Amino acid sequence: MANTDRPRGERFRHGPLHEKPRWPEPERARRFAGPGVRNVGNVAFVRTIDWVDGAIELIDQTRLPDECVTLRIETVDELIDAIRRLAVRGAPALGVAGALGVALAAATCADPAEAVARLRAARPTAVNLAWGVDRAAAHLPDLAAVLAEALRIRDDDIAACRSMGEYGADLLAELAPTPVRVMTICNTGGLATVERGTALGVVRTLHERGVLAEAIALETRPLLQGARLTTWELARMGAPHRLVVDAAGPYLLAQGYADAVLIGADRIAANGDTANKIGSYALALGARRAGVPFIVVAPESTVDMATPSGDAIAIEDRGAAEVVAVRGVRLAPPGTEAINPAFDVTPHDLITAIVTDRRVIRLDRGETLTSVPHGERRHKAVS
Ligand SMILES: CSC[C@H]1O[C@H](OP(=O)(O)O)[C@H](O)[C@@H]1O
Repeated sequence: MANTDRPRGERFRHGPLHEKPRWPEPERARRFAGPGVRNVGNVAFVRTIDWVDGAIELIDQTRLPDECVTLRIETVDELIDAIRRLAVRGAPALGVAGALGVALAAATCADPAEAVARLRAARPTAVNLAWGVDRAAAHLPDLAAVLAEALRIRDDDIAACRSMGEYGADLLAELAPTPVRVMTICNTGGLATVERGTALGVVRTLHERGVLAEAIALETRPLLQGARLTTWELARMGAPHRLVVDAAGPYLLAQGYADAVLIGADRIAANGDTANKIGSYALALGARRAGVPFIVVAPESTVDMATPSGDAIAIEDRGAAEVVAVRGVRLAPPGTEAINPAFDVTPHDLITAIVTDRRVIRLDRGETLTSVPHGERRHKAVS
């Protein structure tokens, strides 16, 4: 029985957390306009993106939370389209997508370099996309070597998320009460990576340790990654959570609703200034005023030492359409103009700590991205 034939309630049975994460068996994809679409069966832990039978398969995040379907991506142009419309999104996931996209270019393009250049520019703010593309493209034109590098990046992301979860949960045990209430913005879970996530991966680890009191998720206008994706992931974890409108975030911090703020990152400049989803800066101001830790969680691949400070980070403006309408329903009068920065920059002096997969940088203690060496593990090794 196809997933869509199941009664709605059956579609997303929340399987036990301990169930081994696996990529659902690829059914023969039914052909729609564009890449094949198929429904993911009931699996407890879905993998966001992978290389399957010579192509990329990824969850189409524009369809969540109503349907969990995958796209089979067989060309670079299909991947660029998926990235631009946020069918695949989230900095680490974009890094893996970029690297796998180079394998597609090597396998299907007469001029791989031209296709790779367009792929690299599909979204400008997250450094991970260019980083993943460059890592894989260094092996062109050798398809096998490109693919091997891309799969290494995929596997490294899985390990990195586990490590960040441990480091972040350990840091919160030091900085915040137990059990802990955390606030987060956008989506930084398994959907933004290959599996577990960055900031929401810390929330998953807290929940698995039994020390999560509540996660408060900001809806994250205009594309509602928080309302659609983060709540979907938290519900599947069985984690206690509530959803709030973005503007409520700083006020709820002032009212004592959260003990810490955890966010992801799209690009971390050399001085620690951090680009992340629009609304992060307001949360940082609210956290500072409320005296709660503001923690960035991101893999080392998001650190961009070539960018000296936040002023130099290109902020993607996604145009008026996403602001004046929601899912095709117009909100504002026809012809209304809008400003739609998809990200903002939080200055390093508002950030308590940056947690990566290999270190914890305590900016609140004057540490910097250069003063804490890479590879220094202050915590137990994470398998
Ligand atoms: C761990 S993902 C990092 C980052 O990516 C998201 O942006 P988008 O949904 O536009 O790809 C958001 O800024 C997350 O915090």
